[in-house]
Amino acid sequence: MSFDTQDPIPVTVLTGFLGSGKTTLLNRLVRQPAMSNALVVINEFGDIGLDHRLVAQSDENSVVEMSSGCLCCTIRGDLSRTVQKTFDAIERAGGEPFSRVIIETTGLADPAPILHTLMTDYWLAHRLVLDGVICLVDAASGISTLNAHRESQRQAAVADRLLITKGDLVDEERLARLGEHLARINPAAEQVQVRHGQIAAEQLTGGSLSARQRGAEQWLSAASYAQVMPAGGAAPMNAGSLVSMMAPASRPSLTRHGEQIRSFCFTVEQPIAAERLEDWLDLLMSLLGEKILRVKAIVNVAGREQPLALHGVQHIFHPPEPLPVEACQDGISRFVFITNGVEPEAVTRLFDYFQPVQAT
Ligand SMILES: Nc1nc2c(ncn2[C@@H]2O[C@H](COP(=O)(O)OP(=O)(O)OP(=O)(O)O)[C@@H](O)[C@H]2O)c(=O)[nH]1
Repeated sequence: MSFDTQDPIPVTVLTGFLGSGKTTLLNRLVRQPAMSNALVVINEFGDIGLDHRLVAQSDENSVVEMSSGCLCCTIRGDLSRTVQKTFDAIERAGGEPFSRVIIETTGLADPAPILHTLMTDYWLAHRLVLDGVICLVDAASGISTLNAHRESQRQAAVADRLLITKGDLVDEERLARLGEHLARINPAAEQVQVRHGQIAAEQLTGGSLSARQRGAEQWLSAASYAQVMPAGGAAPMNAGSLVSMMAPASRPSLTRHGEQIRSFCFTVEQPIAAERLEDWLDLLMSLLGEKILRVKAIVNVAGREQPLALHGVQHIFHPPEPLPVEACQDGISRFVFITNGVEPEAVTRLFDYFQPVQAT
């Protein structure tokens, strides 16, 4: 394919720590006319990606998911292949060419290597031009997240625009403190408040970043040597006793992001009783608290026609959102956990602890 003669297509990198509101924002964004020809690439952390199911899509080809690893570490080359493949597919099908690309990173991604890939991969560098890095920061947990997680600082540091989400959950004073904190990390970035993902597409695009690209690249080269900082881990558990307590259907698959961050998911085939779900999540959060970074799930709750989407960020759970029936057509509940120093068995063992009593 000859691409030298084509105008480069703007690409926006959408980043922000776990649960900061990226999917919520994307969902609103893709419905706007300005985004009708946008390709959205969603990189999810975990073997069962859920975000792409939660993002509305007008066309099968306009939202692609990359969940085999994290873009910033294991699957950088895949970004180029995925975007190329999708561009080619739309061309072959005679569809309207993409006019914009949006890449949603995982919540734990260091955006620097992703920017580096966009700038150095032959195909990507010719076909795409970086339009901007947008970083979402959760007003409720922003300062503590920035202090605790190096990735979060990196995300804010390279952003061209900082979108402060969930301002409705905090008072003015807290918002102002977050604003000052962010300004110390990235004084150049414009700060914009966004409630429930409501923002005009035009506010996220069209930023002329030529002056800032240089700064980001310099920052990138330093960051590419940095490692995810190990945090204090949970005590290792006795694998033998744990395995025996886990039903095969809920055996987790495990991926790692650094030494202590673990992402895993498990599926539950039977509908889950609401009380069981509540008891399990309550106990989990009270026992493991801050070490549970993120819980996302699409749950088939017994007796409910509509599946529920659950979002937990650290120890805070947002109210469950009813989803259309199609979101869980096979009736299987899917949970994704991202934890810091918590073994997956600790989570699944608790789930099994609340097993319904079997008739003997
Ligand atoms: N109160 C409030 N809740 C919000 C706002 N924006 C997003 N949320 C909620 O925050 C939760 C997490 O939002 P997501 O959009 O899933 O966050 P994310 O950044 O995609 O999360 P990851 O995929 O884990 O990185 C959901 O329950 C949203 O409904 C907001 O402005 N105010």
